[in-house]
Amino acid sequence: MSTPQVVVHRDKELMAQAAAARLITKIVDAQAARGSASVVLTGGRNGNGLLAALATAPARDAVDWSRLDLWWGDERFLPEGDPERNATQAREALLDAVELDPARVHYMPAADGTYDDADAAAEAYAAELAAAARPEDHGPVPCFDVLLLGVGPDTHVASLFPELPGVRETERTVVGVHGAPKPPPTRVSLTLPAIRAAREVWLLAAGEDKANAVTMALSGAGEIQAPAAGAYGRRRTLWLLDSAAAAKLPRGLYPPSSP
Ligand SMILES: O=C(O)[C@H](O)[C@@H](O)[C@H](O)[C@H](O)COP(=O)(O)O
Repeated sequence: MSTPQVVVHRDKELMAQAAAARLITKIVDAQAARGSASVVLTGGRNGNGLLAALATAPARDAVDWSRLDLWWGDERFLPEGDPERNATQAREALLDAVELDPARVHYMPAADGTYDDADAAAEAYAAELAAAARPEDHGPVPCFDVLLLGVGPDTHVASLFPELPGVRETERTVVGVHGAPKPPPTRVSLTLPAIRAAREVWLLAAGEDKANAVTMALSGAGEIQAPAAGAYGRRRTLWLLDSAAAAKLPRGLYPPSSP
């Protein structure tokens, strides 16, 4: 478990641009060291804001997009192409504009009849992750280079909501989620154990409606009540915030050089 590190940016646009620049460097470094890189995407405005910033980043083409594995931390269980699907939004923000290898883009299943329900879809995605895990990953999912997460105002991450069964899962790597308080109610999500397999976990939060959630998650709350508190990477856990989301952080957690 890595101790969370907090970086605060002036506003959400700058936060997205800085996160995009950081992600480009991370991917380029991983590709140089290991030949390929793996990133887990998130839904939500901040995750999509990062992808949109990446699409226009000057160093965008430093990445070899064909050697990038993409996974999703969660998905809304809706038909393929639905505008509310995280995959659809990610494609619009970035993915359709870069030369990805389709075999390396691991979409979570859509509600298109292939699987009976979100639980069956979750099981299929868990099997896909397990098939991609190598012996050196020491577990049932690959050791992702970077796993991105948005943070909800209630401290949810991916589709793991406070007190719901998903956040309590300790065995399975992917679960079907029913009755999510954020619409749509039916979703598929990585679990905390799968999230914690990542080398680096980056949590993104912007806006004053996130200030209480950020403070709670970083002040010792339990992960059942505050799922974001249980999201950390093997090597690094990075909270990328704008100043509004960081406004209520105790001074001890607020980086000295931030605005
Ligand atoms: O599918 C989703 O809805 C997300 O993956 C969810 O976990 C999201 O990341 C947070 O709700 C933050 O969303 P915002 O960045 O829009 O606040």
